[in-house]
Amino acid sequence: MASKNRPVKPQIDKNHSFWQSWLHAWTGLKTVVREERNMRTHIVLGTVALLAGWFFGLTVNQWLWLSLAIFLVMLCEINNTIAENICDLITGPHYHPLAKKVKDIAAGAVVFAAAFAVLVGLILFLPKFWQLYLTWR
Ligand SMILES: Nc1ncnc2c1ncn2[C@@H]1O[C@H](COP(=O)(O)OP(=O)(O)OP(=O)(O)O)[C@@H](O)[C@H]1O
Repeated sequence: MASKNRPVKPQIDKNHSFWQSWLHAWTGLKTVVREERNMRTHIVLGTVALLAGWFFGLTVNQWLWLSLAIFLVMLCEINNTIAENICDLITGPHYHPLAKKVKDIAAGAVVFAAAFAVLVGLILFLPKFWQLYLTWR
């Protein structure tokens, strides 16, 4: 019988099943949410956008654009976190111009995706809010 106190051997070989791969991927996603404040902000803003989409009754096409915008921002934030961690792994607490370059570019990708999301949000929701304003006026 396995002892509860037996130390778990850290895994460095390949995953042995689809379930194990999925579990590690899920752990990775939870790590990004736990450690990155910006990711939590994206989740809150994404949820607000989804609620607005539900309120205004978006069409299927509009839902696809909104989902694409939200997922792109989150994907870039995940990549940004990967870049930060790899840089930190290599440089430790030391300054390196290449680490700065990599981190700044990865952060730039997030800003780029966020600008796309704002554009999509404006195109989708500005006319809806305008319509709402006209009916309530
Ligand atoms: N080792 C390093 N060498 C050079 N510059 C660095 C280094 N570490 C961080 N920087 C600079 O500091 C900034 C912040 O780095 P940090 O790793 O703390 O990212 P962060 O605050 O989590 O960023 P973000 O807001 O994009 O998630 C980087 O964009 C980079 O300009």
